[in-house]
Amino acid sequence: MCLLKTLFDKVWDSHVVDSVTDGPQVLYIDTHLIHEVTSPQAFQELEERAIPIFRPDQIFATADHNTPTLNQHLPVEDPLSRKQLQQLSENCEKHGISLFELGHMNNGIVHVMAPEQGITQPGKTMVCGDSHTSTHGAFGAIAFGIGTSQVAQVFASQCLLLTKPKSMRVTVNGDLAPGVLPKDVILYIISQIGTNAGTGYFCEYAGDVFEKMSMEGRMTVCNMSIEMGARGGMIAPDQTTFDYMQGRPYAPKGEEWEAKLAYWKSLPTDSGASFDKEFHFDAADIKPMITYGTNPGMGMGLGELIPNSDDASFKKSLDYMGLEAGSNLMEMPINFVFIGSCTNSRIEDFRVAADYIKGKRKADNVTAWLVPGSKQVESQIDREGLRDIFTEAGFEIRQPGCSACLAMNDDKIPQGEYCVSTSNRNFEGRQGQGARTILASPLVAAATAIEGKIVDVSKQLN
Ligand SMILES: CC(C)[C@H](C(=O)O)[C@@H](O)C(=O)O
Ligand code: SF4
Repeated sequence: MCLLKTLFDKVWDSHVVDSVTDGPQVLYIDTHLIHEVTSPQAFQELEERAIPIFRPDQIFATADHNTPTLNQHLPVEDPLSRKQLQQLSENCEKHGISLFELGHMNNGIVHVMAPEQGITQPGKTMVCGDSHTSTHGAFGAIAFGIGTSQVAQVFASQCLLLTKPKSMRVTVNGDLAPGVLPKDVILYIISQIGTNAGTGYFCEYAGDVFEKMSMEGRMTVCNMSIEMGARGGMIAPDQTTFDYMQGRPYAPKGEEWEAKLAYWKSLPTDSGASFDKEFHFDAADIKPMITYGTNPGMGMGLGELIPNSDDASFKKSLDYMGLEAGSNLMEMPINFVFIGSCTNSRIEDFRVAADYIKGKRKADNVTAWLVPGSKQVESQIDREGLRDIFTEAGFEIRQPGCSACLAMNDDKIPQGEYCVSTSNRNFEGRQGQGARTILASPLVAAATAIEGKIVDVSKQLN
């Protein structure tokens, strides 16, 4: 019998409450995050069946998808959004659940808020009715998105009935070139292995590139694990993780910190442990990336040519995008730039953008929205003096929320327009009906806004 365990095995196995031989297992969930979109029906189900919420103090709520990004101090104008936000507040109040509602100093996108509060911790099992829950795996937690009926199960029992996923590992070794950011790393990986490579798997990211990456960068990478089909992504906790966590409001303190720290240090994959599937990449092959199609796997390095394919869905995708095989997107005018979403709306993302933008002015044709992931990020932008850099350059800083990532509020990209966006999905209509999304890093997005077209930032930096 093999006693060597992966990070995933260690966390999973220590949370199994019961199991059926050769069947599913009952997994204990440490932390349940909720937002206004996928929680109302679950609350309703429990109410109808007169089941109490089992452990309300292990649930944290925030309002993010439907929140406006302008005038957050005023009542929400859109009646549907207003109702949904009110519903969340009422449900949390009634059941004694901690809520960071609109206007609260800790409000923000659920996947930005929980890590910055220290709620996200290594070794935890975490769920949320939201696919990008994979983000929290950056800390060495098992974190994954669940459907609304599972939200109700967790409310009622703090457990889920699950079949253990298979394990895969993506290793990237070497040094990244200047201008190649974590977003490029994950867009590159997905462009190489495809949007289904992770189906049925939990993915660990390993190698120099992730070891040297900041927590913000690791979150960007794990965030997009779901875009290659994986249930979630994970990175082994290390000193970078512990330094990020220490002193955060919900992080353990004093003796508890010491005890947890010792446990966290035991979590990394044992050397020699085996995975069901492995991929290896060389950091030197990764360029700043953009996507040209309507799934996140349709990506290429800046300056490369859109490939050709007879596949019908590939052609349909290029049609939607108004692009042709064999062309590159350099010099094509771009009128919208969005820097935000749970992929790239943390302070480091805005620092990268500000660094590039400083002393420059955006092109006249461009509308550039910068949407911080949380109130905390927003105030840090102010504290670090980045707001002035952005406003002097003609960028618009809005208030926190999901915003144009999926346009559930008023932040929509008009029909037919291209938007270079730091979000994670370029699906048809995602940023507004007929809108065309080009996924990129905050650096490529900032450079696009300045130039009014996509430019090869790596040439500028070398
Ligand atoms: C609205 C929500 C359920 C959805 C998700 O699950 O991911 C959203 O966050 C998204 O990014 O598409
Ligand atoms: S920012 Fe976008 S991807 Fe993230 S939770 Fe909100 S809608 Fe989903």
